[in-house]
Amino acid sequence: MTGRRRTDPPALRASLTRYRDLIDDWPAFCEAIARPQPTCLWANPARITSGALADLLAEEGLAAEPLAWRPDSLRLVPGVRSGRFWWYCAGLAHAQEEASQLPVTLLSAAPGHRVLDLCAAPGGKTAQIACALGNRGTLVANDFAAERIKALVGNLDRLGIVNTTVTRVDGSNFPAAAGQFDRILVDAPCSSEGTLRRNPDRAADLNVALSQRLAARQRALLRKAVQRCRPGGRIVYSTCTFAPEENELVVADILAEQGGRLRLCAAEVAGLKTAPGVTAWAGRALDASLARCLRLWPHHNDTGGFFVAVLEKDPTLPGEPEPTPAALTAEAGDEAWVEALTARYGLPEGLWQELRIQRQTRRGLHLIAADHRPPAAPAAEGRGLFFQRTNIRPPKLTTAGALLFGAHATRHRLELSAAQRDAYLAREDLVPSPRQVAEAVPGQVIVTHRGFPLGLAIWHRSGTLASLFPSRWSGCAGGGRPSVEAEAED
Ligand SMILES: C[S@@+](CC[C@H](N)C(=O)[O-])C[C@H]1O[C@@H](n2cnc3c(N)ncnc32)[C@H](O)[C@@H]1O
Repeated sequence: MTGRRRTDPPALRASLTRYRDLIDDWPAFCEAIARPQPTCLWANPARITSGALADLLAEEGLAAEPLAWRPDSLRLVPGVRSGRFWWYCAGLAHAQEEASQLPVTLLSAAPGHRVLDLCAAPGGKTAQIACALGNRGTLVANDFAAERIKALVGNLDRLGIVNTTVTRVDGSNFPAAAGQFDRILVDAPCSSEGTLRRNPDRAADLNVALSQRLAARQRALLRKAVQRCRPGGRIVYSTCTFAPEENELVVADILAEQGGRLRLCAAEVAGLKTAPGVTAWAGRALDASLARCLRLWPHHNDTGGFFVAVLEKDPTLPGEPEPTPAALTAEAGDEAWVEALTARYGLPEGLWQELRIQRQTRRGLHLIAADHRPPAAPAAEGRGLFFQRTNIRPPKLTTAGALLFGAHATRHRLELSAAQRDAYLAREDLVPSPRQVAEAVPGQVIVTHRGFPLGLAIWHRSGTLASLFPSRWSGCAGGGRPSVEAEAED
């Protein structure tokens, strides 16, 4: 259980009573929002299957059930702090609330699509989209909050995402120079009522005026998404709130503005109990088609609350010309780094085939999917994955680079015991076994646990093995020791 104070159930109910007539079973709803929510994870398809992940979790005493509607995702008991487990640090999984996994499912992004995630941080849905694209092609992840972008980049690095360019602009002004996209996700900033099971103290901040203020920003973001969507393309608008002011009313306003150029599609997910969008609210009657929106009430599937609208742009409209692509130039000599890495770690040559390297900062090199074609504007905060520090002596793979390549390494690779793994993630010196000492070669080494890379360590000539696990590695700073005591992560 969490140590956090929980708003008492009557106060929680009171903050939501205005929705009473929208909900089929008010007592069941009230009971659901007052209890902690199951933890949910998805397996990183580039690294492990959900079945193998479930087996790994079971060995650590964590029972995990696949979701009926999304078998690559697993449901665990409430309160699992996934970020403190080694398999999370190794990028085998990402913790994402079950309801939060819906928008990307309905976006139907597929390899070949050019995709924009307009409000992307901290990146759970960006990573889901990147995986749906097979970690290839072009995904632009935008957000305007610098701190949240750091968390986004941390998540993408941990999961090994190389097909994403990150931008930081006001999404409601996302520039036309970026061109049009086949899929756009608008996971809008909202009053977050659907997360009350995880953040019950938010109840005190909720009111209609807040929803109305947010609705203006939400309309502006969705309006811009419509402009940036290719004819025939799809936009998913989602929020984690119940307020119709932020949901159906926003969608209805944008549909009315577009006058037939935009179509609301039925949002359906097999295996999940959902409710239709509302068609009347606060004295305003909406078009009956608004029922095609999807509402997820917490008591129906024991999740948080969510709203999703799926919109398609008229395919007969004229499209815009292709945007000017960003110039992704590699610096002369950078190939030598790749050769050196390949030689040191005994990596297969073919590993680099669908990737290209690029120097974006003086610190080192990024890896990008070879077919990634980001636009020149808006300016990128970063593209792909920062894999090699070159401005230090000796140069070194980053942790993200070690996670990406480590499984293919045939040299300078060291398997750690469970105790060594925990020390490594806690950034303590490791106690090597006599066999490890006998085989040690001084210098950097990729460390693994059960064959899964964790990062880099260094063998000193004295025979000691030091952890190079970074202190600010997103979500993993707590070390590798299991903990089931607090709320799940986003
Ligand atoms: C619901 S959160 C997005 C969560 C994210 N999609 C995920 O799955 O991790 C909304 C995000 O919108 C961002 N945001 C708010 N207003 C924005 C704007 N005008 N332009 C771009 N991003 C904005 C916030 O910083 C926040 O990160």
